[in-house]
Formats: sequence, C-alpha cells, structure tokens
Amino acid sequence: MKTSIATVTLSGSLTTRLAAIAAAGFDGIEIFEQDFLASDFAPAEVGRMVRDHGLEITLFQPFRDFEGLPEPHRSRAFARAERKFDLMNQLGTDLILVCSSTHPAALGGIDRMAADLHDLGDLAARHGIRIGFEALCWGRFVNDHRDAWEIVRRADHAQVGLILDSFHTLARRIDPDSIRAIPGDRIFFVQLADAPAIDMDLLYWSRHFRNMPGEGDLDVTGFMRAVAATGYAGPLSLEIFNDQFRAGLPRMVAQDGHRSLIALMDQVRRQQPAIPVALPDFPPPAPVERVEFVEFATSDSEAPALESLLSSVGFEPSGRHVTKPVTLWRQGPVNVLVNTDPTGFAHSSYVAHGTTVSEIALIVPDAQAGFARATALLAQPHQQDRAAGQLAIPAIRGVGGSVIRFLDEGPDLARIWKIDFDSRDALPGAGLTGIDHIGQTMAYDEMLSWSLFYTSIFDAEKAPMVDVADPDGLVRSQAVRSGGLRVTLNGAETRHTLAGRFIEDSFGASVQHIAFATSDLFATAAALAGRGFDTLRIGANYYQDVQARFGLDDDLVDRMQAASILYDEDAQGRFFQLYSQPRADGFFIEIVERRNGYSGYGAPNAPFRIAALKRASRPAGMPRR
Ligand SMILES: O=C(O)c1ccc(O)c(O)c1
Ligand SMILES: [Mg+2]
Repeated sequence: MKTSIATVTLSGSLTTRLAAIAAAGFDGIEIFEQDFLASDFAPAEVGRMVRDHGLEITLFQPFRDFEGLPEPHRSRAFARAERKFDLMNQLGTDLILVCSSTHPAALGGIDRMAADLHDLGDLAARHGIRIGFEALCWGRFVNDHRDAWEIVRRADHAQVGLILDSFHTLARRIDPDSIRAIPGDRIFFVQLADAPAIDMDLLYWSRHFRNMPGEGDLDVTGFMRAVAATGYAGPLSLEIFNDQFRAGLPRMVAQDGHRSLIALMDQVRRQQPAIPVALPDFPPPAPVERVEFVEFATSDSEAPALESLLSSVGFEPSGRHVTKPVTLWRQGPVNVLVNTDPTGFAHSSYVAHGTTVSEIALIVPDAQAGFARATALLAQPHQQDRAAGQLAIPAIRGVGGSVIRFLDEGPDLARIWKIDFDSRDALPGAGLTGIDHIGQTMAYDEMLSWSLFYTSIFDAEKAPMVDVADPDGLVRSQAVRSGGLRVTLNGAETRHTLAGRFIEDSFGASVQHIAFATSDLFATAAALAGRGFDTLRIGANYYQDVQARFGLDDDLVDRMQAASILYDEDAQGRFFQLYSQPRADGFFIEIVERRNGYSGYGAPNAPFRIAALKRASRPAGMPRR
C-alpha cells in the first residue's frame, strides 16, 4: 500500500510538514500549490527536500477552471498549464490534478471538455506529465465522478486519466459501486477523506469539515472496496481540509492520518477477502470483554483522600502487590489499584497529572493479538521493568500518556491476582457489579484522534457526538463502545468549563470520572449513605421536570429525589444515575443502573449534573491546594 497525504492537511512550514509526514511513515505527498507558493524555496529545492525525507511528490494540485472555456480564456488556460508543467518538471513530479471547472465563462459540453483534455494531454506528453481529472462535487457542469470518467474516456489519451476523491463521491451520495465499472489503470490517483454528517453547503463542508477516514460518518470503506475491486494500485492519499488540523500539531495529525489508512485498508480486506490488499498481516479487531482494573497513581500524602473516596463507594483493601507499594481495593468483581510507588511509570504519571488514573486493564479475547493489532495501528508500546517471576502484560500508551493493558483469560494472565498480588476475595460492598464507563476529558482538538484510536484498535462503535452545555461554555462528548468497554471522550473548548478546568488542573487529558455499574441503584445508594459517600445533591427543579417529561409516578420521583438519583430512558429501557461530589482536582465518581438495555449515558442530564458539580467545586481562580 502506497500512502500519501496532501500538504493542506497539516499546519506549519513546509519543512515542519515534511518532517511530520516522513515521521508518520507516509511514502509521498500531494503538493497543494498554495503551500508551495507560500514557501520561500525554489521548486528544485522543494523537490530535493521532499526526496531527502524519503518521500516522493505523488501529485501537484489543483489546476482549476480548465475545461470547456471559450477563447480567449481557452488559450490562456493552456498557456497557464504549460507554465505549471515546467514547474512540475523542476519539482520532480509527473501528475497534475485538474479539478472540474467553476469558471463563470465555462460552456460545458461533454465533447468540448473531452477535446480540451485530449489537447492538454498532447501538451502534457511533451513535458512528460500526466493529467488526472477530478469532479468537484460543486463543479459547474461536472460534479459526479461518472461524468468525469465519461469525459476522460472520450478524451481517449494515454496521458489523461481519472482522479477519484471519496468526499466528492460520498458527499453527493453517489453509489460508490459505480466505480467498479471503471478500469483500474485509467484511475490515476485516489484521494480519501471522511466528514461528519452535517447538512450544509458542499463547498463549505469540504473546505472546513473533512476528517480522516473513520473519523466521520461517510462510507469511505465502501468507496475503497469499490476502488480496490478495479485493480487500482496507485497511492492512497489523504486530502483533508479541516480547520482543526490546520491549526493542530502536525506530527499528531500525520500519525492519525497514517493510522486511518491502515485501519481503512484492514477493514477493506476483511470485508472483501477475494481482492488482495497490500498490507502486512495483523490480527482482526476484537471486542473488549470487560475492564479488569483501573489503577490510580498517587503519593503517600494524597493516597488517604483517594482511599477514603474508594471506601465510601464500598471498596475494601483486599491485597498488596508482592514487590511494589500498590494496594488492591475490591468490591464484588471490581478491582481498583492504588499505586504510591515513588519511582517508575506510576510516579511519572503522578508528577505529570497529580493523583490520576494511570492504567486501565482490559480483558480481551487474546491479549497478544490485541497488542499486535494495536502496535500495527501505530499505538506506542509501553514497557516496564518487572521483577523475575512477575507477569509481562502487553501494554500501550493511551489518552494523556496513560497505559492500557491487555489481559485475557489465558493461563498466565488470568493468574495476575495470584502471582503479582497477595490478594483476598472481594466483599459485596455497596453492590457494584463492574465498570460501566470511563470518562476521559481532553482538549476538543484531541477528540477525533482518540476516538480513532479506540475505533481502529478495537471492534468498537461510536455514538453520535453530543453537545453538552456547561454554564460557562460548550463541551462535546463522544461515546465509544467496544463490548464491555465504554469510554466517553469529553472535549473542552474553553478553560472555563468544568472539563476545561480539569484539563488545566491535571495538566492535560486524563480520566475525570469513573462510572461503576450496579443492578439496583436505590439499594446501592442506601448502602453508600451508611459509608459516608458524599452524594452530589440535585435540586427540586430537576425532579419536577423529569416527572413531567417522562410521566413517572410520585413514589419513584420521591425516592429518586431523596437519593439525588437522576433519570433517563430510551426506546429500550431506563437509566438511573448518581454522582459523588467532585474531588478538589475535579475527579468524580458516578454509579449507574441500566435497565432493559438502555444504551446511552444520560446526556440530557449532563447540564444539570455539570452545574451541580460546579457549585460543589472550588470557585474558579482559586488555587487547587
Ligand atoms: O476545495 C477545492 O477547491 C478542492 C481542490 C482540489 C481538490 O482535489 C479538492 O478535492 C477540492
Ligand atoms: Mg480532491
């Protein structure tokens, strides 16, 4: 698989972009003409810089408003093209993208346009250049790849071929299977982009909202299945116009891009095994079975506050790590580790973030396979020193530098609690039955990246993104679920929101809340009351509204209000949730009960819950300690 990315996708100087693209593992770049014009390098120098990075220039683009013009515009367009062919010779690239015309003087006419491309092919041949014709979905007369292909076919010139761009095809809801009728050797180049499903002007949507395959809602996989079926074997190139990426960290955006292409082509080969895909073999995505433990990194001085929170939720100290200062807290099947090691990874997490969730351990069907897939998808492996006889648990780095461990029910890894820990069986505590979801708070700019991380590594689905109103700004929330793992990614755009303040206080993205599951929240709430659990109080206004909205009976509403339990329902079932007061650093605990397959996260309650959390937390501007 030959991969490429357009310079427009990234931010920074040309040199910065090239370094980021090379570091991410791409084979080539599309040079967007504006990016070249804005640089101070001579064309030959740019060509040399690209090749010095081990890259090639796969495409020069765009050449606009060419086909179907009357004179004198037509001659001007040919003269302009010849100047660009000279430039391309100096850059060292032989393919130019001609995008369909939006020129006000353009006449259209399929044979006129085909004849223009044929003549351009003659001119290009003299310069050793090939022409690729692309239908912009807002083109005046050509806005559909099927029409662009018909023009290329009629141009009937060896130097003239078709360029496909998934955005233009999918944005117009053109059936991608129509690509299967095009000969693969007549497709000169393929550009890929996804986009969120938003109903808006096509040009504006394309220029600002494209994102990496898998990050949006378009069927880029269906598009690529069709392209692969034609036998096309040229570059797969990301052409992503996105305001966030253009202001983002080029290395991170480039790495996400490469990850998205690997994930995309892996999906294509699994869905269409008869058609070969040039990608090294690695294991298929698997669903997570459950979260086996979460580990907090803290210090001797901060551990007591954390442990009293755990104890108030029903956990009991149930064992110790055999060599490290790590305490195991248990209740029912739920395990939480508290690590006060003054050295090593946990300590660096603590130093970086304060008391924080430093590790999440997942049970997957096959830990080694999960790890192999994650690293094939460019996850960073995490290695740690361990004493002789202790288990080597494969691990990768996740959100905010935290660690995700892969465990399975195999003979070795299942014995973690016997070999690495001196542990006792759990007591029932307050009746918690598992970890329902983990809320990770991050800057809004990081959300697409981490949702791609989870959805590409695991067999996972994302829910539609929801906007949550914080009293001081907007927070977006994206839930991702893989089997028994649910994470909610909360992205803050301003530092005034509860999420934004948490990012500031914890120095970057990390877990802001853990939601435990119970099968009877009312019984759990009663058990917690006896343990000094500091419930987040919800006001009477909320209960009047919830009763009116759902027509709940008085007794249920009274019991909910007495325990500060929030309520939601969907087409399947009912949902009850309860929150703790926030810690000084903004971390909090949630406990939920899902009845009959309710699948959401109580999003309609989020504004009230956030307002209550904010009232309960320190005023803005006050120091943390
Ligand atoms: O937004 C544009 O004008 C534009 C230009 C070139 C492309 O390849 C494209 O897909 C869009
Ligand atoms: Mg394009």
